[in-house]
Amino acid sequence: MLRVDVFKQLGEFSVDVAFTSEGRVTGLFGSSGAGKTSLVSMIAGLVQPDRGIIAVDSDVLYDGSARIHVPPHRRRIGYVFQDARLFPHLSVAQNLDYGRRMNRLTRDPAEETRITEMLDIGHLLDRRPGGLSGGERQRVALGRALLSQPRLLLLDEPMGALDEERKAEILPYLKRLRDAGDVPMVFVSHDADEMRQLATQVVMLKRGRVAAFGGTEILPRIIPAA
Ligand SMILES: Nc1ncnc2c1ncn2[C@@H]1O[C@H](COP(=O)(O)OP(=O)(O)OP(=O)(O)O)[C@@H](O)[C@H]1O
Repeated sequence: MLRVDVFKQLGEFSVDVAFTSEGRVTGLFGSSGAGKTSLVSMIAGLVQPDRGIIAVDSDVLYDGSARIHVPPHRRRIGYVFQDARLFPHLSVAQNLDYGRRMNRLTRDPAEETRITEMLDIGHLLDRRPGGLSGGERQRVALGRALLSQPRLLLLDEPMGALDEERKAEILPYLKRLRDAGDVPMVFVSHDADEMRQLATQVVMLKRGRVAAFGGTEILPRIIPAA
């Protein structure tokens, strides 16, 4: 369960958003400037709301009135950005291990194997990020986030920088991850088709407000020209 009820003034723009999602993949959908990244930054703890509550299951990450603001590195939240942000000087295997080391978790070879198999990146372990395709890089970024054992995974336009062919290298894996159901995800996109394929609950944002909340049926449909 993800509960978000926050207000934040950002210059002339404000985010005033409340929803509770039980979905495996909560989609944040809206056009450019709707406030998606601002909201994700608050869930991650990178931006502090002016007031409100953010909770994952029974764990409160932010509560303005109780003065609770868990710092980002203590939230156990995995974050995958539009660009994979892998360390170029480290191998794929070292990149994958980074989240675990940062969180001082003990190695779990069975889990490493499960995740590299799920994401189909086992054959890339000795390579450097520079030699990978965009879709492969995003799979490694996903693996790195998952191996830090997050309780929530934030995916901010993970396919935003990829062309159609490269998107096909990541979308099936995101679906696989959703269907495995190990970790709830927040998926940000301005693409209704992507959202329809992945989200189980949709928060439609407009100008920093919730314009609609529900299943994927609330997403706009592109009606083909006759
Ligand atoms: N620190 C800030 N100060 C002032 N305005 C801000 C700040 N952060 C964000 N904004 C404004 O808030 C609005 C929402 O931005 P945000 O990046 O959250 O939207 P978005 O839906 O993620 O858009 P995009 O899809 O283009 O990334 C924008 O108009 C942006 O300029």
